[in-house]
Amino acid sequence: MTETSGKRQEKKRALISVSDKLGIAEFASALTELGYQLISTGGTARVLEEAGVEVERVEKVTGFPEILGGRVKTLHPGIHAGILARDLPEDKAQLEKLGIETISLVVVNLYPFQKTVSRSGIPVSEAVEQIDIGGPAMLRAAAKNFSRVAVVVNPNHYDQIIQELREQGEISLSTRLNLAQEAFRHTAQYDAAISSYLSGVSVQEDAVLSSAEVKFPAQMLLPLVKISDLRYGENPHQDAAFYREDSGQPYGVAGARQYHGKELSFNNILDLNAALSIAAEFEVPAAVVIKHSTPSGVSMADRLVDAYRRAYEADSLAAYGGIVGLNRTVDEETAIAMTETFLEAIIAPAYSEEALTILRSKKNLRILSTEFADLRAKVDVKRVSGGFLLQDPDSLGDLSGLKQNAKVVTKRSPSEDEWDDLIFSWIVTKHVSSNGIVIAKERQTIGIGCGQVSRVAAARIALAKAGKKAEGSVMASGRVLTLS
Ligand SMILES: NC(=O)c1ncn([C@@H]2O[C@H](COP(=O)(O)O)[C@@H](O)[C@H]2O)c1NC=O
Repeated sequence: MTETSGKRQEKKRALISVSDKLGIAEFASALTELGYQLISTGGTARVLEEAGVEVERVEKVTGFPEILGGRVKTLHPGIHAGILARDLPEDKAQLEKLGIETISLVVVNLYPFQKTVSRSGIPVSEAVEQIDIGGPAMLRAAAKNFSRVAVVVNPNHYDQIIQELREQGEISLSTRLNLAQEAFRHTAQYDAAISSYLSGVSVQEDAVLSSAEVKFPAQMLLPLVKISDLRYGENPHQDAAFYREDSGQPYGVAGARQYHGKELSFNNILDLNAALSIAAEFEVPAAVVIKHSTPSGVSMADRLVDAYRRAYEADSLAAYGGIVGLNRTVDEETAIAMTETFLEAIIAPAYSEEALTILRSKKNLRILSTEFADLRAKVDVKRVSGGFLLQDPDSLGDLSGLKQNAKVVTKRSPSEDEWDDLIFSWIVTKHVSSNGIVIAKERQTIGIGCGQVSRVAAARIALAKAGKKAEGSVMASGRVLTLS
């Protein structure tokens, strides 16, 4: 206890034990300026000491060294009673008798288990060592005692905590509650990831553990993190929210960065996902325009601007107000072309500075970028009543051998250009709801028919859209390719 202006005040003590050390020295230094005494585990204490921040080692509090290669560091009543003690006279009396001091701020982030197991081929023993035990115990203790203790699991909150302490002299109850909710979410997801990983581990040959990838484990948890609430769902009367997978690096549409434009709607996200999935299929510059989760046009070209123009022109009536996916960094020329009409959103791997400036001239246009790699590798999950269906992604495999292995049933064999168009249209068909028909010519779709209960009806729609251009084109449907 210390005396401040005649009033007895409890010493402010913070326990800091973090794996992700980014920003911790600055945060800890600001805490000491605000009067906190710091306690830290080995690695964290070293970083703080190197930065000139005064810190007490956890061993001094527990009277025990950190042992078993770090498996036991903070698992001690000297720490846990200090966190869990309530503001009750009997708790205070017990602590005083035992010489334990209270801790009012716990800053912990955990061993990077998810990141470790996302690397392929890591031994189970290595993964197991990345299961944090002491960290979650402290997070849960501090979160349980949020009426007195603040718990910080997310480094993004460091600035906010310092600001609140500077302005209000304390961390408010409502902030402590929010932080506790976040901490329990975090430990729940952390455990879900461990459980999911261990479901894929088996005992082989006299207890040798193997982490051979099990595609469909006996039990599966899907840890998700909320990105944001959405204004509404598919229809205005449906409430909705957007979540991302809590494993490794965010990717795909859920990992996209928005540079500009209006808030994303539920339907925008579905359309962006469709745009991204198609654009990511092609090795050469390609563009796609999506309306209602269906491509109105797709094109490949040597230059991105040509791919975009041809994807748009494939069905310019439908493309108005569309969502565009591109598989190359957007350059100035392509950006100019895209400002010539009304588009809802664009997704691409990146944008040049000039392109961004040009696109930003469209006030409401949503501009997004994301990582395109590895989109095809994930298991496909579909909800049904009372359960889920999981399957391999619909991969067409290595198309390079297609020409050699395909059985040509027409009298005439396709020319090189026709083969190119056949493969192109086949890839697009994969993304068109069945019965889907894609007619293509010179690396551009010219007629897409989809969502029909009969293939004939879909073909009629596609042919009507293609009109006179149909001559000399190719057609794909499901796993069938034809020449016309
Ligand atoms: N075993 C323990 O008592 C224990 N206490 C804290 N940790 C973790 O150790 C990490 C920090 O360790 P260091 O400060 O030594 O780098 C944190 O991620 C924290 O969650 C522990 N490690 C694993 O369980």
